[in-house]
Amino acid sequence: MLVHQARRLNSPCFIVTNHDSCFLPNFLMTNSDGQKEEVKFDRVLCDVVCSGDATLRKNPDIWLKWNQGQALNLHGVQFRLAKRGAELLAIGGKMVYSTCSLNPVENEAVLHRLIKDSEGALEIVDSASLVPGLKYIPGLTTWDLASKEIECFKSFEDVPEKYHTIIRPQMFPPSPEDASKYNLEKCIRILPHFQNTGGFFVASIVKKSYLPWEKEAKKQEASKSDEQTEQTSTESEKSNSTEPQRKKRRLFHGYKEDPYVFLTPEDLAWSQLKNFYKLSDEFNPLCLLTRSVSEKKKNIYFCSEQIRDLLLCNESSVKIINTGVKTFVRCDNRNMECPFRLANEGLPNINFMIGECRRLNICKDDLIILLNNTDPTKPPPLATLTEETQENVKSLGAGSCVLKYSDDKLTVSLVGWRGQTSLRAYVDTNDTVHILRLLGADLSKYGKFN
Ligand SMILES: C[S@@+](CC[C@H](N)C(=O)[O-])C[C@H]1O[C@@H](n2cnc3c(N)ncnc32)[C@H](O)[C@@H]1O
Repeated sequence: MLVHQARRLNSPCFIVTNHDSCFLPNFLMTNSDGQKEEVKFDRVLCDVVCSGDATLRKNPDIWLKWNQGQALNLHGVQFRLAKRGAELLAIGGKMVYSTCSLNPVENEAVLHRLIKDSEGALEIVDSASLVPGLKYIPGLTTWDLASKEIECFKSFEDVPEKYHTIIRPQMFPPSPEDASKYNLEKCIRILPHFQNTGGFFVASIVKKSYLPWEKEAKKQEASKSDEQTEQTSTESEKSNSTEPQRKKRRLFHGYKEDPYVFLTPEDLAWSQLKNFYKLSDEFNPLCLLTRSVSEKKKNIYFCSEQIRDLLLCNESSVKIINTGVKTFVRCDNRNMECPFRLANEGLPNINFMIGECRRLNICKDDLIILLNNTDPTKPPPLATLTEETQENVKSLGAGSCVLKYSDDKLTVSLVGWRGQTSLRAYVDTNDTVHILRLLGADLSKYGKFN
């Protein structure tokens, strides 16, 4: 789902991983000194698994299955997710913890425990002021615990022993005299009837210093390296210093992802691309990758230099599901000097590095003709386009190209194909309708979009 949704961003700075996030591995990257260093994140969104009881209005089934035991069971995993999120956060960074539950056991109790364990390293900060006009109530500073059978308890001392494994002392609220230390009232509770939405719980947390156990790990690391007079510890040992404790498990059990294979400047595919599209020297061929080891590359993806580094540094420890934006697609059947056409989704990232020889400026009338062509077997003949375009197209060799239209308000660049006697644009229906609408063109043939 995330791969599908993230694809719409067409961002070369994005990776999707698949892990139990309670044990998300540390990520390494190469720093400016060429050393591998642990990555810390400026922002973490911990939208955790929850009972979903605040979504009752849209999910009425929840009403039939709901019981207080769910929150008690979820608290542990929610805490571990938030804790791991906080560990991955950079100092000065911000983490948002959210659920679509209104049960304090899944919300304030998790945060109270986290903030308490952090010994001042983490702080809940106001974020409601960032959304002017938002209707909400502040987070709770006190709550009762209840068993699955809705027996209520004010403190752990009241909890019968039979519930001791399920109702834990850490789930109880802070004492009234300690409550102000935790800023729990800065959490945001959105009730469904306030804005006619689902209910939601959100809290913003800032990391002010290392967490106590991170400090401890750093201390141990320092004393370890002091002891090592000659040989410094290996990079992998270093990187695991604050790694969550868990038995080593096989990382890639079951389905194995296709490998990520980066192009090299010596690759035939790179010289074909570089020569055909007259790619500028700014284009780093090392940022191009395929998902197959075989010689015949199908799709070529583009990623940022940092993502490339991240991928190469973490190949063996992080299960990376997806990265890179499809940028070139094999189109062998045409007898071309370059067997790759441009892919629309990748164009914005590399457009500025494509040479003039693969570009064609077109006018509004021609753009409308190209967009209205829906039969790929019958691309618009050149003769149907304006004389100016017919003239300009003469200097453009056959094959994949960038079509550019520009007026005072709108500039669009699209992937096109210059055939011997025709010209076509590769645009999906959503984009076609969008651009036609921006151009003020007739949309009547796209009935359902009107
Ligand atoms: C509230 S949803 C997140 C929704 C997401 N933010 C979105 O907007 O689509 C929580 C997700 O966490 C996943 N999940 C549950 N336990 C997890 C774990 N231990 N590690 C990682 N993900 C987990 C669930 O499968 C679910 O997809």
